[in-house]
Amino acid sequence: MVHYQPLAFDGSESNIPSEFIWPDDEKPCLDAPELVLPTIDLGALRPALSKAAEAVSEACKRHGFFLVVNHGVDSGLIDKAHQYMDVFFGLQISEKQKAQRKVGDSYGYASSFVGRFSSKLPWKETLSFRFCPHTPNIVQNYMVKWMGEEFRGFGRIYQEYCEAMNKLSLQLMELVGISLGLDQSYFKDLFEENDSILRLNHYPPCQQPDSTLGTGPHSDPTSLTILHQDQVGGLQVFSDEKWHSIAPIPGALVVNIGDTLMALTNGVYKSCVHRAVVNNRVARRSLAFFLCPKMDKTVTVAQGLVNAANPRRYPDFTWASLLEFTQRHYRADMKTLDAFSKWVQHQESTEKYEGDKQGKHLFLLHAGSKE
Ligand SMILES: C=C1C[C@]23C[C@H]1CC[C@H]2[C@]1(C)CCC[C@@](C)(C(=O)O)[C@H]1[C@@H]3C(=O)O
Ligand SMILES: O=C(O)CCC(=O)C(=O)O
Ligand SMILES: [Fe+2]
Repeated sequence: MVHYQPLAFDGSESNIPSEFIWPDDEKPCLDAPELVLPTIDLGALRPALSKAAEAVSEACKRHGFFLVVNHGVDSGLIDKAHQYMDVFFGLQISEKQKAQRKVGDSYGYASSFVGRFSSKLPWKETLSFRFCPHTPNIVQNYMVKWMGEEFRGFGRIYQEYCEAMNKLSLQLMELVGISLGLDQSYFKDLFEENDSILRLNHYPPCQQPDSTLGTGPHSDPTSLTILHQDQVGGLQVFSDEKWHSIAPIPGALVVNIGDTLMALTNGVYKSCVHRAVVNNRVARRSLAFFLCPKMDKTVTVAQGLVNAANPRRYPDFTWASLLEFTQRHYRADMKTLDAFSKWVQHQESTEKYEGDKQGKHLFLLHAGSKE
């Protein structure tokens, strides 16, 4: 197993390592104006379904972010999920590296991706789990496998958290379907089986918060993200040509559209650029649940959203191929889907060229055999 030089995250360093200094044009503005997001109250949903769908539609056509309250996720479970993050990230580095994320893999422990990237390193540690709703105890078993039996209870909490996020994701997908004038079950059925990711983000305090980023500017390559942030603040969204902060609201979850869902909606719903800034006072924690289709399911645009006014914008692809692209070939940023589309077309033309060459070669061989 590759052991990366752990990052000294004691937050006391006055001069942070140069690899964490981001270029001037990407440095954070720590006093970004607040973006007030529309709030969907799932508790009042039944009577106000069309109203909620309208609010989702308006937000998703603009910046792809909205809040959800009365979501039905137990507040005690959310609190425990935050508390247990401190347990894990407070461990010795040698303990955390028992779950070290391997190159090309999307799950496990990573400390600011030292070894994966050589510059613009994010000021964070992460622990990511794979979640498949029809694979019992997948999260719990992962923690026991890599961290030992004493982590069974720890894994149970994130197993339950993922199950709650999965249920909420499918409810939101019904709302997305309705808001687009599609059948309520259109997206829900597509994501019934999914292969999702839960990511725990731990952002230690940093003595130069205006020189680095907790998470760099990007749109999520995934389909739908449900984020719970603690009360520290640091999430920023790029909308109307400038950065806005998303103030933490107790009990509210932040939901955003990802690149895969943007492709499924033919670009009608926007997967928007966002980032996380850090501070020099306290650590910040967030839990991001990324809903993703089954790996081998073909992601193809909803036909009802393609017409002369809005011709098809993205190629068919599988989530497996987009995930591999972001893990092995391209660091997800604000242009991932366009870069991926070009990469898919290049792959297809290369395969076609190779196929033609092979075909010509076989033809000549075959023709030659007649002599
Ligand atoms: C599929 C994914 C790749 C990342 C985690 C999920 C969704 C968001 C992606 C990410 C957070 C975008 C910014 C860059 C990244 C490398 C990071 O800072 O963590 C991305 C994640 C990843 O590739 O691990
Ligand atoms: O921590 C946050 O507020 C945002 C993290 C994020 O965007 C991500 O993990 O994709
Ligand atoms: Fe994100």
